[in-house]
Amino acid sequence: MSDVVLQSKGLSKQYRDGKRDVQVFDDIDFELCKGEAVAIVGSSGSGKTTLLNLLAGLDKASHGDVEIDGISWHSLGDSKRSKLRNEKLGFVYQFHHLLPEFSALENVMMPLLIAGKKASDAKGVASKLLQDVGLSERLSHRPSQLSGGERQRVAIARALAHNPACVLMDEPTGNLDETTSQEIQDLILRLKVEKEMAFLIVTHDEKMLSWMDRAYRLSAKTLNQITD
Ligand SMILES: Nc1ncnc2c1ncn2[C@@H]1O[C@H](COP(=O)(O)OP(=O)(O)OP(=O)(O)O)[C@@H](O)[C@H]1O
Repeated sequence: MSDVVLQSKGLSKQYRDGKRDVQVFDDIDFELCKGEAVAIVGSSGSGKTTLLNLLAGLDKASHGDVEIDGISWHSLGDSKRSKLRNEKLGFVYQFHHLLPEFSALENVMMPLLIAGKKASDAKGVASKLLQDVGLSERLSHRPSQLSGGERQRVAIARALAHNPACVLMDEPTGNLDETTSQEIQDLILRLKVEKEMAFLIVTHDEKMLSWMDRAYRLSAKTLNQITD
């Protein structure tokens, strides 16, 4: 099997704005392989969120296609898309969408229970991940009882719980202090090496950019590799 977990071919997106079409980006070819951590940077409005949504199959391209483990989003109906997304991808957004009525532990267990795991196993995996992100003392807290940074860490643990092949992250360390940010980066590095998880991370965090395998800048409607 190929090592490519995510691939875009000729990916283009335009939005209709009144009577005119606004091109966000055009003809993006991109590959992410097992065990790689790749960064995307770009100024506000350059299209980073739009690109992540297309790669995740949450929005439709105007042209081109995206494949996850060799399977094209185009080729699937809605339910198979959800299944592929739930199995293969993990997401960390700036707005973490935790379930307010559930504890940190339950939020992280949720994707595992949905995937059919036994509650005792799900609890073990979720507790371990919450410990990895420094929240072993906060398992029973609800999101409203956690700080912004703690909620972000719960969202990161939740995204990793089902052992996805590829994790898409939008500014994962954006509202974390330096120590916690370092813990998250250490966790990403460990998962990248030990489990060959692939990470595509929108970030402007210089420290994170320094150790990532490659970085791209989205600007002038194209994606260009940044060489140092
Ligand atoms: N649903 C939409 N309809 C029309 N235009 C849109 C829509 N969504 C995004 N856009 C436009 O597409 C461009 C890219 O937006 P996007 O949110 O992807 O940028 P971004 O790089 O993630 O920005 P930021 O860093 O500020 O979050 C922007 O000019 C935005 O106004």
